[in-house]
This record gives sequence, structure tokens and C-alpha cells, in this order.
Amino acid sequence: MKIGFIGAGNMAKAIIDGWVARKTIDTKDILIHSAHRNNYESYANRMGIKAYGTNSDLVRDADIIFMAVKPFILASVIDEIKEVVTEKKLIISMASGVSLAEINDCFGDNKEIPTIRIMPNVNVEINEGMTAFVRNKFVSDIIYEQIKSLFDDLGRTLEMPEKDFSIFVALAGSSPAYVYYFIDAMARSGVKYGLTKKEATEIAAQAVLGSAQKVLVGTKSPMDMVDEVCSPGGTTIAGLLAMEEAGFLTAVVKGIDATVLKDQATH
Ligand SMILES: NC(=O)C1=CN([C@@H]2O[C@H](COP(=O)(O)OP(=O)(O)OC[C@H]3O[C@@H](n4cnc5c(N)ncnc54)[C@H](OP(=O)(O)O)[C@@H]3O)[C@@H](O)[C@H]2O)C=CC1
Ligand SMILES: O=C(O)[C@@H]1CCC=N1
Repeated sequence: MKIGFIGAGNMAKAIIDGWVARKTIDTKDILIHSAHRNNYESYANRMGIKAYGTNSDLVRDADIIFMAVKPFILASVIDEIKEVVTEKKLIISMASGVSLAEINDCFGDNKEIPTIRIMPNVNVEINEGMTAFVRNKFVSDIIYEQIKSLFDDLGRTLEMPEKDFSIFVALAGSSPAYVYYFIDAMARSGVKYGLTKKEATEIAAQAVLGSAQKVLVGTKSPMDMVDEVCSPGGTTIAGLLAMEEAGFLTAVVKGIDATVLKDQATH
């Protein structure tokens, strides 16, 4: 089974790096092409991946084709490859805001191309990703399960109706950036009080990691855990109320709203 990547950017590399770390796929079975030769060739040489000179040549040799390009160029890339995409190939798109129906329309001529839409996040690189899946009716159960199991090696996976993809983008696809930003804000506060940025970042990141793990393994709600940390008359409740006065909850919800709206505007 040959797996081709059109695009060699952040997401393609995160997925491939995650598979390499787990030895999920032999790099000899991965093919790659992107816009700039110096980018995809140097990455391919470093990883032992086969580099292709054109998208169409890659598609001819691949069984599965990941579309790892920005949403606004997806249609032009499909236009470039559609002559060589047969109904025996599997297309996997990770483009935010582009539906299965829109992808199908790009192939035209009523072609029945098996297509899976995924929404991964960058944490697949360290096998701690969160990836949503949905497929069109041309993807068999066997193939779908095979692809999902490849992503099980990269973290958690979830099958979702397409209508929920925009909120998934906000909560999982984009949210690593929001969490990194939160960690950086905490670290900066540490610097304000005389810690080095390095030590403050490590302290903040470990606190976030442990808190997230406790949410995932626990039976309590996050709000119950908030209450457990807030000692009566203590430091935490003082800090929490000051954050809330500055609009913490509203800021987060507004950020998620803006992400959802942006994703929906891509349709
Ligand atoms: N970044 C993220 O955290 C996430 C991204 N996504 C989705 O993943 C997709 C890729 O995003 P991301 O990796 O961040 O983007 P990048 O900008 O990092 O990568 C885009 C890639 O597309 C390549 N490219 C551009 N034009 C062409 C073309 N005509 N033919 C072949 N390759 C081309 C670029 O080539 P070159 O490098 O040579 O210039 C680059 O490697 C997007 O659709 C995005 O919505 C989904 C979830 C999370
Ligand atoms: O910012 C973006 O558009 C992409 C989609 C999810 C994460 N990054």
C-alpha cells in the first residue's frame, strides 16, 4: 500500500513523523510532492521517502492520496490530478471547511472517488493527536477501519458527522495554538516574577499536561476539579476571580465562535 502526500507542510510532516516514531509505516511506502523542490526533496531525503516531481506522477503510483495543502488551493490541485485519479484510489482531505460534496464536485463527471475527510491536529507528531473522521459512501468499511487504525497510532480518533466538523476544528484542530498561547502567557507571568522563560515554560506546560490527563482519566467534571483546587479564602480563588473579571470564559468562547465562523465561511 503506497501512501502519497500532496503537500509537505506542517500537517503532512506531523503525520509522517508520528508514524515514523511508532514504526506504523515503512517510509519506503510514503511518496511526497509539494510546491517547492528544495522543501520536499530535502525532507524526503532526510526521511527516506520517495520524492515525486509532479502531483500527477505521485497519484499514479499511490493507492492513498493525502491532500495536505491549504483549503484555497485544494480545487486547483484536484483539477491538476483528476485525470489520473481512478475509483480504485482513496483520497484523504484534511482541508478545513471543505466538505466531501465539494471535493466530489471538483472531480466532476460523476466520478465515484472514495474520499475520507479528516481533521487532525499537530499533536499527531508526538502521537497525542485528536483526529475526526467522516467518509463518503464509496469508502468500504474495511478501508475505513484500516485508515482509522493508522491514526489510532497518532493519538485519539473520533468518527463525526460532517456538520460537526467546524466545532471540531475549533476544539481540536486549532486549539493547540490556543493552549500554547495560554502556556506562553503563564510563562510570561513567571518571567515577570523573576523566573527564566525556560523554567517558567516547563512549569506551566507540565501543569497543563497533568491537568489534561486528570480530566481524561477521571470521572469528575473539570468544574468539580476547579473547586478541589480552590481552597476557601486561598490563592486559587483569588486568581480565578481576577481572570474571570478580565473575561476569561467569554474570551475563550469568543475565540471558539470566531474559529467556527471562519471554518464555515470556507464552504
Ligand atoms: N497546521 C495545522 O495545525 C492543521 C492544518 N490542517 C489542514 O492541513 C492542510 C495543510 O496545512 P499546513 O500543513 O498547516 O499548511 P502548510 O502551509 O504548512 O503546507 C502546505 C503545503 O502545500 C504545499 N503546496 C502548495 N501548493 C501546492 C501544489 N500546487 N501542489 C503540491 N503542494 C503544494 C506547500 O508546498 P511547499 O512547502 O513546497 O511550499 C506546503 O508543503 C490545510 O488544508 C489545513 O486546513 C488541518 C488541521 C491542523
Ligand atoms: O488555521 C487553520 O486554518 C488550520 C486548520 C486547523 C488548524 N490549522
